[in-house]
Amino acid sequence: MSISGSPSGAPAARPTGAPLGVAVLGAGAMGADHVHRLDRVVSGARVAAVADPDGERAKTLAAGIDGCLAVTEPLAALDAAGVDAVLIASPGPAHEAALLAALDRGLPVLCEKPMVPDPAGALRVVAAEECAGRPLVSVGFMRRFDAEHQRLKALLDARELGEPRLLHCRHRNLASHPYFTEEMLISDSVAHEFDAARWLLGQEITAVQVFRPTAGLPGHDGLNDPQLVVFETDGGVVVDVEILANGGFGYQVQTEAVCTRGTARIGEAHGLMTNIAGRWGGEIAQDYLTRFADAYDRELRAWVAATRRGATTGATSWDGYAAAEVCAAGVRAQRTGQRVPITLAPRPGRS
Ligand SMILES: NC(=O)c1ccc[n+]([C@@H]2O[C@H](COP(=O)([O-])OP(=O)(O)OC[C@H]3O[C@@H](n4cnc5c(N)ncnc54)[C@H](O)[C@@H]3O)[C@@H](O)[C@H]2O)c1
Ligand SMILES: O[C@H]1[C@H](O)[C@@H](O)[C@H](O)[C@@H](O)[C@H]1O
Repeated sequence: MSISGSPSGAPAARPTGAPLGVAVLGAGAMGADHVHRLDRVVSGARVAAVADPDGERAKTLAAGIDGCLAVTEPLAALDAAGVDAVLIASPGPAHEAALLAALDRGLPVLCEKPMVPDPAGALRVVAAEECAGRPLVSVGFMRRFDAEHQRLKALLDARELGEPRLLHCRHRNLASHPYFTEEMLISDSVAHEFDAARWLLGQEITAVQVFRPTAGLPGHDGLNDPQLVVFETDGGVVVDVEILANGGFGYQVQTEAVCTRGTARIGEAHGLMTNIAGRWGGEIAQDYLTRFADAYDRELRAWVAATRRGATTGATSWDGYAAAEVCAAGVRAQRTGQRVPITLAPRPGRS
């Protein structure tokens, strides 16, 4: 249903040089952040439509953006006049339907993580993109656009530290949403480390284990927070991830690579450092929107530029599938306490 803005019409080809018209699905925390970025930070794009079942949210977000349509039905946004591309920022379980609808229309998509939470659904998206005949899906694993992560990857790729053997990762959030479940520690949070490790190392993940302390944090019954996730790669690297969803002090994402000739660490400090009265101290970002603000800027700039030239950027639909497969194994490992081996499906187009 259209609740404001211009009526929908048949999609028309974008005139050369015209800004890319983007439909944003989901007007929550990430959707709002991406809309502001597309509207005010990134050039070459305009927000043409915003869709959210919560019509007030869609309307509030679309208000003040010239010609931006607000709708409650995602498909109405895809079919709105002036829409050339789609940004999906709805909850993970809604992603598959939105991706398939966008691919059916030949529309390029930037989809927030997780691309599709269940591996079978993720493979359906990979297949639909294959049928579309060209790459159309970019997945919002924004760490790939973070300057520190990019420097670490360049160092590892150049083998300046020798061969990688271990990655130690810490992923700490201030507090989890009330709807956050124990599974989400893996599928929503450690999903980032699964993607980042595959990308940093250029290796596939072959097995995963999850360890829990005997008691979780006080006040978070049923969540068993923090946990330690350990996984292995086909290049023989072992990765450990501390996931702490309710740390209570801030947002920290840290990685240390241990290689045969040295080590490298990222994610230490992101705010003001002070020296006073015989002590030093620093700030800790409180959330991902602050910690990764530059990464989101670079991600959206790269996506708009790539889309305008008919390409994709960052994580592909295959990367989205691989993360989903590893997450599913991680959740099984969490439930059973067992080491769960992982085998990816055959990759389309590769023998
Ligand atoms: N890359 C990151 O760092 C990062 C950070 C946070 C969230 N995320 C991801 O972004 C997505 C959104 O998360 P969020 O924190 O903004 O959630 P949110 O709960 O704040 O917002 C989700 C919004 O989507 C709307 N919605 C529900 N079903 C919909 C549908 N079918 N179509 C369109 N809109 C729908 C809801 O009404 C809500 O307004 C999730 O996939 C999440 O994992 C990514
Ligand atoms: O959805 C969020 C988001 O992906 C953040 O980047 C991550 O740190 C959180 O753990 C997760 O819950």
